[in-house]
Amino acid sequence: MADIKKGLAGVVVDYTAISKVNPETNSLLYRGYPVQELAATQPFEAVAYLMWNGELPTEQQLADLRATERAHRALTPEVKQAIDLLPTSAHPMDEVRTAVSAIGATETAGITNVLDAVGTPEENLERSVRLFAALPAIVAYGQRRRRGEEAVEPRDDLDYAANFLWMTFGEEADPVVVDAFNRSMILYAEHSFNASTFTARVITSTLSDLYSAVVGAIGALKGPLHGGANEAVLHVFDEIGTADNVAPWLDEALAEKRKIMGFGHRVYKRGDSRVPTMKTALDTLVEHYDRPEVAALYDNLESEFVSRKGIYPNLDYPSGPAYNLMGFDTLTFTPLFVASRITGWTAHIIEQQGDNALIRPLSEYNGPDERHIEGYVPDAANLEAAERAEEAAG
Ligand SMILES: CC(=O)SCCNC(=O)CCNC(=O)[C@H](O)C(C)(C)COP(=O)(O)OP(=O)(O)OC[C@H]1O[C@@H](n2cnc3c(N)ncnc32)[C@H](O)[C@@H]1OP(=O)(O)O
Ligand SMILES: O=C([O-])CC(=O)C(=O)O
Repeated sequence: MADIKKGLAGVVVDYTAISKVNPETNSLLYRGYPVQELAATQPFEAVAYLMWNGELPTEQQLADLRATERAHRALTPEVKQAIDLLPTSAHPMDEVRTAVSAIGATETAGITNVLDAVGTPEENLERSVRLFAALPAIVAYGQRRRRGEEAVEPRDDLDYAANFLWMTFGEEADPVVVDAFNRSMILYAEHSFNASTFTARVITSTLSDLYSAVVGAIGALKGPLHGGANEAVLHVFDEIGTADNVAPWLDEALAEKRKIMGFGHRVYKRGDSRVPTMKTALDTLVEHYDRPEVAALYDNLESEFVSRKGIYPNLDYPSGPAYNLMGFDTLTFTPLFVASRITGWTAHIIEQQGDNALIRPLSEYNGPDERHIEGYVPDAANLEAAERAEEAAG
């Protein structure tokens, strides 16, 4: 009997130089730098540069990346049209997935030989930067059109995080909010071989193109066991209502064997390395918006759940309420994760392309024993092949 590794738990499938998740020390390094240090000191654009190039940018390199990002910020008419074809009741992750697919079809138009689809490393780096630049307008427009509002043009005088908030809300955000948002983007950027990144690598391993890999990754991220959990956390908060309702709510939820969204992790079993940084950002927002009841509910649910189950919060737990306080609709939370994770995904796609092996594991068959269609007579070619196989097997 084969040794089945259900869910590939504990299986090491390849090397990566992009990030290191260490559950023993609860640490996360991007290209060697602790994520907490990056979140406290860097703009998201610099972390994106680090992800793709392996080093933090010099001033000039950062200025160049920012110039390219600004040049590709605006929603193009083609992408807007692709989004507008969808019902406003479509889930925004489906909207983002469709928009990226439309960008891919447009940018690779004219490549008719499938062997050329993969592109060169230089082309793929440029495609990555353009997707990174385009996603905020897509996410912001999604929220606005659901609210019946027009798209807001990007502002050239604002950095990535401030401009993202500007395009979403049509007003300049307070620096405290911009800082919390920038930190959240950095924390969400990369996490080794998580389900969506692995999906992107599987697609890339067939020599498909970068856009197809990103579209697949978006599909994987949508699920509530992965990125969709930040949206689900807000539903939990809405259900519970107030801090004093936590214990009775939890009694019922656990009796029904419900999974509590925003808790637990496949790799971290003693807490997620990113949570303290995001919790501090949430506390700053709670103070800024004067919403102590949010912190009370957060703290109560965390302590009740940890004491009963010994399962700790993951990054989606603090980021859900933080995005809610910033004014994002609950449905927009996972698309925000996409806008950040595009950096990690694309770095992994380029890494996979650089040292590729088709990803194709094995399975142990447990279906019915061999059986036959009555009256079927194999043709000569199949009879010959069966004889050859028997001979080879000895
Ligand atoms: C950014 C991210 O993507 S982080 C992940 C976001 N996802 C979530 O927050 C969803 C909720 N959490 C979960 O479903 C899980 O913790 C996962 C899927 C993230 C990781 O789980 P796995 O490593 O596959 O462990 P698994 O789901 O088998 O859980 C092990 C045990 O802990 C329990 N458990 C794990 N997480 C939770 C939870 N959030 N609520 C209740 N019970 C839980 C399971 O029911 C299981 O119990 P059992 O052994 O009695 O059957
Ligand atoms: O690593 C994982 O399995 C999920 C996760 O936290 C992430 O992708 O950020």
